[in-house]
Amino acid sequence: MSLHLEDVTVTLGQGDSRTTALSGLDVTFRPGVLTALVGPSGSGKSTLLAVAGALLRPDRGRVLLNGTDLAALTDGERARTRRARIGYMFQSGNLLTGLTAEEQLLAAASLAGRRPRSQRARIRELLTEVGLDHRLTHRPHQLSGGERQRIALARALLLEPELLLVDEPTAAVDRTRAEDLTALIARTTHRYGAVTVVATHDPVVTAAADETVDMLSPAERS
Ligand SMILES: Nc1ncnc2c1ncn2[C@@H]1O[C@H](COP(=O)(O)OP(=O)(O)OP(=O)(O)O)[C@@H](O)[C@H]1O
Repeated sequence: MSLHLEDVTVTLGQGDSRTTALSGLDVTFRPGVLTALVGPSGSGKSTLLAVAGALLRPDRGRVLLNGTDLAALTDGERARTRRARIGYMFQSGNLLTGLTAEEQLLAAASLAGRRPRSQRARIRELLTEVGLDHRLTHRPHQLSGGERQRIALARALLLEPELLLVDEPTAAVDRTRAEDLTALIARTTHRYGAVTVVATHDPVVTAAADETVDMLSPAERS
């Protein structure tokens, strides 16, 4: 498994707000490697994660996930690829309203075609690893931003994705928790050989990363 972006250009917005978020980007991410994606605000880190995660189609270029060009797939194929192969932990958490922390993971297991009952022990273990064993029955609106994000991480790790995309995992937590979460992401990456890309401004994350990719600021690009 590898992720290779080839000459990727993405423009966002319309009219006056039209912005080139990525311009002719070439980069490769390898399996079993935790890569920290760093660079100034606005340098396109979140955009790269969206393109790599088949959530956004580039204007130009190829996004090769183990040789398959995500940019060339139909919408249905992209959705299937996202469900089966890609794990996300984004700042919003993207949790389902109304479901408890434990149910969020059970639903993900079920969507991925696993028998939820067989996953229960693993789900408890993961929620404990992200420090949420005391929040199993809480629903998203009863959780802090950092807690919601950690549920999203546990949910992503449950499915052992080939590609793990993480946006600012430590932005809403204290330093000790940041170190624990980063260690968990690193352990998972190494254990399952995932391609892991973490957009971050946090030195705790860059210190634990195996590699760093530096994104250029808009001024440096032009
Ligand atoms: N919907 C949009 N319309 C127009 N421009 C956008 C849109 N979303 C993002 N941008 C612009 O695209 C560029 C890249 O944004 P992106 O969010 O990928 O940067 P980032 O490196 O993740 O920033 P940060 O570190 O602040 O999260 C920025 O200049 C941003 O202002």
